[in-house]
Amino acid sequence: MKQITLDPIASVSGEIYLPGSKSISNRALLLAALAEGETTLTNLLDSDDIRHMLDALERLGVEYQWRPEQREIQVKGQGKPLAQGSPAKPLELYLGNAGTAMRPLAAALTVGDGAFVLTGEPRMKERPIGHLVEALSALGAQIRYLEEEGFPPLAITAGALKGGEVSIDGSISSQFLTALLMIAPLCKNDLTISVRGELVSKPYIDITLALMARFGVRVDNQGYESFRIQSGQRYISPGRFMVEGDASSASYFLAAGALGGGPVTVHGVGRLSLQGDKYFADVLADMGAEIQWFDDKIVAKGGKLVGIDMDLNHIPDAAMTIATTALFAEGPTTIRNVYNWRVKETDRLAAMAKELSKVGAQVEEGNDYLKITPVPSLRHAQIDTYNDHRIAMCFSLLAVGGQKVTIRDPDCTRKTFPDYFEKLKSISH
Ligand SMILES: O=C(O)C1=C[C@@H](OP(=O)(O)O)[C@@H](O)[C@H](O)C1
Ligand SMILES: C=C(OP(=O)(O)O)C(=O)O
Repeated sequence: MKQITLDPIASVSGEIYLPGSKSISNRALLLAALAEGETTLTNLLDSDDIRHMLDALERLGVEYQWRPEQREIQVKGQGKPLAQGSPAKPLELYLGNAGTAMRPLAAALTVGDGAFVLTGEPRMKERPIGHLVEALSALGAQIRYLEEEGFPPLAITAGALKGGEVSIDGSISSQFLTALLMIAPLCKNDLTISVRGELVSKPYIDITLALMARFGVRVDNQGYESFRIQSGQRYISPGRFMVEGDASSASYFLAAGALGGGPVTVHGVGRLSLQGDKYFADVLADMGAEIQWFDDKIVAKGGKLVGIDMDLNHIPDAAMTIATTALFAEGPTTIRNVYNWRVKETDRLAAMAKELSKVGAQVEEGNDYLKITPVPSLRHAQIDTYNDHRIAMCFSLLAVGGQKVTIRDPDCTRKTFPDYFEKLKSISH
């Protein structure tokens, strides 16, 4: 297996133009496919997760013209639910390990005509989907588990969803509520969704509501507890829509600016961004980095970093970047309320604890937290990445902090950021 060794990087500064947001790219693609009219999406991300969504849409009969070099796509909206396949010959869609394709498509394909099998890579078959299937089934969806109860692959026979009242468990993934919200206008009657349990990853729901609004659908909500969607609303193309830069991807460069002197400017996310992961910059500021906010860019400079003890449930992806940044701060850092790290690309709590220990840090792995106590001198280690793009990217920060590091299977960043290591090199001096 390929690996990459990064020598200590003396200083880091420069400009990064971020690739498009994964969360926004995949939501916008699905809504553009369902909408009336043609949509041009600019700054679309080109990565595995987006290709899985695009391949699925193509096989579902959605027409589009994609120019990846220009990061632009024209999607011909169907103005109706997606339909293909038949109960005798279901259409099988392979969605890799893309949660933002699997969960929304599982919901979208329950409405209309056709029959489908949704599957993915082995890890996808270990990532829960039961809370979503439960809620959809209560609305009349026909979904069967083909292997393990509660997990993909799923067999779906499309039909009608009745609407009315439904509740959904929000304690494992916000993507289930996102999926339900996006198909709500396709129900026969008005739909009221109430959320059971403490909803995780709340800012992702804000992205969903903002995107639905851009495509003409209004949701009346009371906080994150209850959502009401009037039936008869239709998705209408906004014409042109620019995907903002990926705020989770920004976290590595902002941390690099904090650790490597800076200034590092990330272009494409800022004060006006829809993504909650922009708040990573505030966490970095709490650790002592110098952060400057602009409407569509953020600048990070180094400072003396200190450890923090924080609930980072609202930024689960960027929180991984804090775990490696913490190695270069004074005093321990505790990242709290991240139980659902365990059901993402890998069991991220176990994996981060193991790999951080390998470089010499003192680590405590709780059921839903990680406590990292830095040591005066770290050591060179071969980091296993468990097919998890974020492990590869966040451990690259060791080199920025001055510690040589070897990262196995660096190409796993293709899930969201295929040219991550080249971009990091471009600001390393
Ligand atoms: O809705 C989204 O776009 C996402 C929601 C989050 O997942 P959970 O809600 O499962 O925490 C996040 O980790 C994921 O990368 C993208
Ligand atoms: C959890 C992640 O991905 P997914 O969209 O597959 O849930 C992630 O990108 O960190």
